[in-house]
Amino acid sequence: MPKSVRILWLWITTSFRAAPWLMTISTVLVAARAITAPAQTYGVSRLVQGIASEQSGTIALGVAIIVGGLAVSFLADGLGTPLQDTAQERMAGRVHADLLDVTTGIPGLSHHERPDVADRLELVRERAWRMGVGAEVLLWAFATVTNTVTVLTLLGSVHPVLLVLPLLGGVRIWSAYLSSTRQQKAWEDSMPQERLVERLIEVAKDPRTGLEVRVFGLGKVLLDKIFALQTERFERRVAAARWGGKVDGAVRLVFGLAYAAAIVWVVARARNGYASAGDVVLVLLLAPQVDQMTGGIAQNVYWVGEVVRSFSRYDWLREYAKQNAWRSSRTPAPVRISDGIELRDVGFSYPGSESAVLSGIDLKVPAGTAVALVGENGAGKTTLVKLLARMYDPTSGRILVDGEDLATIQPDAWRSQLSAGFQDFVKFEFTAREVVGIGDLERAGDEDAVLAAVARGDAESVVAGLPRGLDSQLGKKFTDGVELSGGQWQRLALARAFMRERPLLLLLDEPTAALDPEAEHRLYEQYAEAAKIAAAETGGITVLVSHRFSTVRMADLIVVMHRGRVEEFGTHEDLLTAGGRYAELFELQARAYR
Ligand SMILES: Nc1ncnc2c1ncn2[C@@H]1O[C@H](COP(=O)(O)OP(=O)(O)OP(=O)(O)O)[C@@H](O)[C@H]1O
Repeated sequence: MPKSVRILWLWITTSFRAAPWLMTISTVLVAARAITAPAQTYGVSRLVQGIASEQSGTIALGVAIIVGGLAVSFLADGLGTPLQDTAQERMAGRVHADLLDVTTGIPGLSHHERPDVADRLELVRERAWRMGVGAEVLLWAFATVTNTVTVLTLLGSVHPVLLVLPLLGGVRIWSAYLSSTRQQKAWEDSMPQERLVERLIEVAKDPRTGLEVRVFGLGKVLLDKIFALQTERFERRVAAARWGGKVDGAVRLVFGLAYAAAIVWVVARARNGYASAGDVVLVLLLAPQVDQMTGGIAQNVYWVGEVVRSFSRYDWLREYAKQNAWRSSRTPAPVRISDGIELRDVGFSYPGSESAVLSGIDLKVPAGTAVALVGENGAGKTTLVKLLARMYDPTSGRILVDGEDLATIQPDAWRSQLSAGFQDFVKFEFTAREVVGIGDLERAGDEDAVLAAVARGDAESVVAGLPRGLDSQLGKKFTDGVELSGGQWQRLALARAFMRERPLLLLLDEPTAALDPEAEHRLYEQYAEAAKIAAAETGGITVLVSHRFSTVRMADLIVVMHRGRVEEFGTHEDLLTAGGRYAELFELQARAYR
């Protein structure tokens, strides 16, 4: 299907899917309403013609058309507006639901990382409401087409030369279109600045950044930068609007002069007996209608353009989602791991970046083991964790789960077998019960399961301190919401990670960084016992990232990463004996604690 047809089809089907009956009735009503005005004009011309030529039949026809038109317009106006408003609301809801459906359906994270994709995504979201007005604009467009055809037929019936007038109106519409696309381009060109301004405003006003903003005196710097960016953005847009104003003014002037000439011409023809009195009345009365019609189209062409552009972006997003849906990954996820997870010559660069973050990683993690990843900041530990959760596919090499390439395993099914806790966990501002429970949606309502996870995450004291226990609303945004400390939030996030009792892969990426070393040590000791029992049943693997060697040493295997490569691999004892980087770092940290 050609792209333009696909977009038009998407627009029409989305509108009718949003409100099938309302849209059907509204379409009939707007069509009837669109014919009314020109039809009544025709009725008046028949009436005048009938009076002039003393034909009672023509007079009766004229009166009947005028009265019929009045009845239709009363009905259509009375019913149309509330119906269209409701259709409009439904459409706005539909569009937002569809957008969410498409974006959350993309299994990977690449679309967040590539600036070009992120810009377009932002534009789709920001302009989504313009798709939302699509139902109204669609009805309006349909009404305009019906109206135009009726007016053209009437003008053509007087003399085909008069069809030049709507043609000139077409030039006016064209100039409006040019001006709107120019304004649109100015808008899109300034999108990166707009995103930057939004981020800077967020940084300036967010209470979480407020502390550092004040300590480093960043307020003025931020404001200056925001102001400079906004001025630049504003100037671009004003220049585009000015250009449109000039072109539109000139075209309107030409159109007005042409219409005046047409009226003079028809009157002259009537005086010479080539046109009837009814014809003169028709042209005279149609003049404001043609002007209104083309003016209306010129004004609304912007909206048609906006809706088409928004649907075209939405179409792009749907195509992007389709191409990135990993549809070829159809293998069901395993229910247990019997051999292990193996990385073969894995290399990775973030989307849109050339530099390799991971390279040549060869690693075998046997089923049922707990493996710790250590290494300096930026060594690639989190990246490796993200690849295991299949947020991205490796750029080169393969990750095998019991010999099955992870890239062929159905992504949602794989993730349903994972659990994870991160250092930069999300502070979901829900009730405490939900904050923990969503770690395993199927059991989120199971009180015992939530309490057990709370105990595993060592978060009992956090829940005990809440005014309404598990049912307490968390987060400052709510009037009765309780704000927690970083460590308390982290314990709940950890409890969430422990909701799934037997994950095949538990990813713990510094989820205890906000806890003190002893609390972290105690927690892992407690966890290790339970994990061993679960691992024996399912072969589940725990991957743990930590900078604390007291925790790391509890792991069955330790992977030392350095600049995106695996430098050492073995048990704590092996690595100490080897006397390499691990032994050195361990000694350094141990000395600091002595
Ligand atoms: N989204 C991203 N886009 C581009 N580069 C990234 C992205 N995330 C991380 N990187 C880069 O990848 C490298 C490895 O980062 P990663 O977060 O995996 O390191 P890490 O070992 O977990 O570090 P830390 O101990 O500080 O958490 C870093 O050089 C970082 O700059």
